Amino acid sequence: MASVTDLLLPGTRAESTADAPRPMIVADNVHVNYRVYASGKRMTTRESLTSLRSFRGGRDLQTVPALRGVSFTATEGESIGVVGHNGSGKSTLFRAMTGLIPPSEGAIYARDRPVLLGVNAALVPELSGENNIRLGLLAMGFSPEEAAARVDEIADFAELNDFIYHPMRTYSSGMGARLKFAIASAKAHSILLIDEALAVGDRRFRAKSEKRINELRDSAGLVMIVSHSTGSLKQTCERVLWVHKGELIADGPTDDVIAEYVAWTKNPGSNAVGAASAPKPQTKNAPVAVGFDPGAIADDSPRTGGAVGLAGSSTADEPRAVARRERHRRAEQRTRKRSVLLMVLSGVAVLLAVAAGAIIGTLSSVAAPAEPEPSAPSTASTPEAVADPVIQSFSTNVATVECASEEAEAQVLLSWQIDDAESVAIGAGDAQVDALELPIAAALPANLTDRAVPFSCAAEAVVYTVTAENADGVRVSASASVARVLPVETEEPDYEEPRPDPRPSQPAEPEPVTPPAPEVPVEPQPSTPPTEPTPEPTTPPITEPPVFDPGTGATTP
Ligand SMILES: Nc1ncnc2c1ncn2[C@@H]1O[C@H](COP(=O)(O)OP(=O)(O)OP(=O)(O)O)[C@@H](O)[C@H]1O
Repeated sequence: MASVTDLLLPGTRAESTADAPRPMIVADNVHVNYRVYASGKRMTTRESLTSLRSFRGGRDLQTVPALRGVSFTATEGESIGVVGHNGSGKSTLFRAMTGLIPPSEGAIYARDRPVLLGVNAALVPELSGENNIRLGLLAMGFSPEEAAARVDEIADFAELNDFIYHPMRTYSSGMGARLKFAIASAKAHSILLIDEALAVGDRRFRAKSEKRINELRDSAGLVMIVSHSTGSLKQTCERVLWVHKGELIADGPTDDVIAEYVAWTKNPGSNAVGAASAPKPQTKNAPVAVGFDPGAIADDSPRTGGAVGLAGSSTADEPRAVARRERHRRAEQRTRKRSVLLMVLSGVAVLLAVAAGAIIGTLSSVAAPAEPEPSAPSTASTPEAVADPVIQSFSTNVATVECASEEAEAQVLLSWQIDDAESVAIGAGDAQVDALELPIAAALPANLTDRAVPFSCAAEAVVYTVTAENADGVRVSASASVARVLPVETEEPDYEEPRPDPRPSQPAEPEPVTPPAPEVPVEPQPSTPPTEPTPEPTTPPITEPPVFDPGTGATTP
């Protein structure tokens, strides 16, 4: 038992050198049996006592021989019609050729995978029409990108409008058939099997699908059509197979076989259902026995006559068949050339991409030194993080300095507490913010906490700045200001004879003593504006009152 799926024609490997028609599909004594549980047939009393069927409620497994030893060879360029009454086995033959049903006996050989329009579409009712299109195209060998690119076109052909987004189980049978046809006819096939059941939908859609079928047929290597319309078969086929009760009883030129078939249908017999029980029709076009030997084709031996036995080969040389054969071969050559070109282009593109990548990599490694990987730090070579320096306090011992004159020089004691510093510097200026830039005392030891610095009385105020720096070069600064106090210059007042004051003399109020300004620790501000020195309050001279001596009567000033 063999099926078409694993028995492609061996001749596909060897190119035919001659113009002789190549076999596209060979059916060699094909038998197909369906096994069904049947019930309802009345049993006799004896049967009901003895048969196992009675234990299964009257159901019995029965074998239906749908095909019985069908043999034929179809060649490149042919268009073959298949006729027969209802239930004769036409659809079963097509299903067997596509591999949907394995033959119980015999074998089917095919040069390419036969495609049955409309029936073999593996669609899922729960999916939307759109997703079924993708699925169907993928099953037919399209790449995901190709399938995505064709979805809209196929949906348009099916004319399902917004229903294309609905689950397929909600479609009417006509809508489903349209979708199946639109999917299956989206690709040109080498061996195309068309069931007349495809002629679905309204008149307009049927005309459209027939046009599409004609296009597909023109590009196919072999077309086989099942139809009850003898008129359309006469228009499209050069050869017709007549299947009767699972047997191939006629195989020959269209006009001859159809004439015999039509004559028989006019008087098929007395029984109903397509006269299935009528006697076997007599025909002059009995098929030639095939007796197919695959090795004969593999060895490229002559294909006409002999072991292969091309039934109906007389029709294969008709002008229409020859023209279609030529078209098919040219299409095959174009496809082959296109595949080779695609492969070459893909290879070149890959090589270019690799070369470009290598050049870019080389250039970038030359242009920029390799940076250390941030994700793989070396604990041995990376220094530990250094803490930023902190100035806890910075202050002066006085807020003001009493200067005898502007030329005088004095000293101020600066004190600080600094953590995490590697170097400390002291600077002085009107508005200094970074002592390391202009130090008066630089690179002081980190453990030093105070230092006497000069104070120039030439300035009204001096801003002292301390700056601390750590090993990473992080700097912080703080400042404190000291103001100058100069002696007050008083002018000599013109002396006037004081007049005696009749009032008793009052002792002068003692001058309040101003406590010295407390030392305020200076916040680490960038700069503090100098404060104006407060002038010392001047005390007027105290004049003694004249004293009267009563003994002498004189007054002593
Ligand atoms: N799935 C099945 N299970 C059991 N028997 C089947 C099955 N399909 C078909 N048959 C039987 O096989 C025989 C051939 O049927 P088939 O459908 O191939 O005939 P057909 O020529 O295509 O008929 P029609 O012209 O009505 O489509 C019939 O007797 C039918 O009852």
